[in-house]
Amino acid sequence: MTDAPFRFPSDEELMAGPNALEEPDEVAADDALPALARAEIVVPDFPEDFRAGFACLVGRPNAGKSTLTNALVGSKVAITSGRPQTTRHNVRGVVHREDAQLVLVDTPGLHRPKTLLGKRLNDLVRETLTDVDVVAFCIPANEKIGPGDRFIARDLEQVRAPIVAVVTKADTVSRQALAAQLLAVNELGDWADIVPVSAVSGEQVDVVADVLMGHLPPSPPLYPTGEVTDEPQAVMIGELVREAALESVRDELPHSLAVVVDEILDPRTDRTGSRVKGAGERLQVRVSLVVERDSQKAIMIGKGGSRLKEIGVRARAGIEELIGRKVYLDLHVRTSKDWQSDPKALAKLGF
Ligand SMILES: Nc1nc2c(ncn2[C@@H]2O[C@H](COP(=O)(O)OP(=O)(O)OP(=O)(O)O)[C@@H](O)[C@H]2O)c(=O)[nH]1
Repeated sequence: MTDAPFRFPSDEELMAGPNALEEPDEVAADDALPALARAEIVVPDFPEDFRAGFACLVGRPNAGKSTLTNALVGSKVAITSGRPQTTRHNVRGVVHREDAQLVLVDTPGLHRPKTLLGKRLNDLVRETLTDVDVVAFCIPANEKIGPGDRFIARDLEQVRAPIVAVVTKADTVSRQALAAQLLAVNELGDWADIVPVSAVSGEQVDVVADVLMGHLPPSPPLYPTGEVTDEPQAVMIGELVREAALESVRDELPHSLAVVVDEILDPRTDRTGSRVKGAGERLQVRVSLVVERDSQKAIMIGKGGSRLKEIGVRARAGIEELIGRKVYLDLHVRTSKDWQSDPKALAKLGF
């Protein structure tokens, strides 16, 4: 395997092959790039008793935090996958109500650190916990409370904010089993409330929002209405590529995948790049998938590049949906040995 960049096929190439993609409808140029950055806030009239503040979802890996965040916000902001520890960034979503605004901070999940990356993630979680107004501790209904949950429950004793225990994935168990889990959770700590929810069926999602909002302080709105996330665009794009990659290599690759967005260039405003590819002034996005070993690189690329092509097609669709315009996506797989334990490599990858 050489280190040469693997180029994702151009649109023309994709459109020509036997598995040609359908050309999506053109989107109006002015619809491009919704306000993802924290915009200047023009606060319209709001009720005197308006509440607003920050909530943080914690819980062990796979507890359903990202899925619940998405269900609460009603739009895809955090990535989800069947594998633990897929959320490496604090992804915020904002839940808007007439009388309240809840800013959600989704964390990577507290866990016992094994690697330097694990330790940094835990530090990040602790930092986040010190400045939120309410914490939602997610515990799945369909798994026995274990040492991981107890570890987090003990950590949460240090947190000043009220803690709401949220029993997730309620749809996966019987009413009886759910009642038993609620009792077990009650024994686990001193919670401000305990709420069962199913983010998949939507049952009780509103109740979770109401309960969390009930713990927010009186405050004017923190965000303009309608804005669902303030994650920088590059982070969102990186997450979409990582999600697409993980979906594709789910069983073959361990958690040794990092994604780096190398370049986002808009040919409409920036003509410096000579490498503008694809028709119709597509946003030029160049992303590296970083793995630890050459064998993993081969898996990622797949036979004749088939795997990478599949990842690219999926990621590109997500990115185009996110930003509302056409994208030329260049994916590149590279190896960075043992990046999870190397401080320099971690810093380079943004951890
Ligand atoms: N049936 C059911 N499955 C759920 C529900 N919520 C989450 N899941 C599934 O549980 C798995 C983990 O969900 P995530 O939301 O990614 O969990 P997480 O806590 O964010 O995981 P990390 O990013 O690893 O910390 C996914 O396969 C979800 O589809 C739910 O309410 N019902």
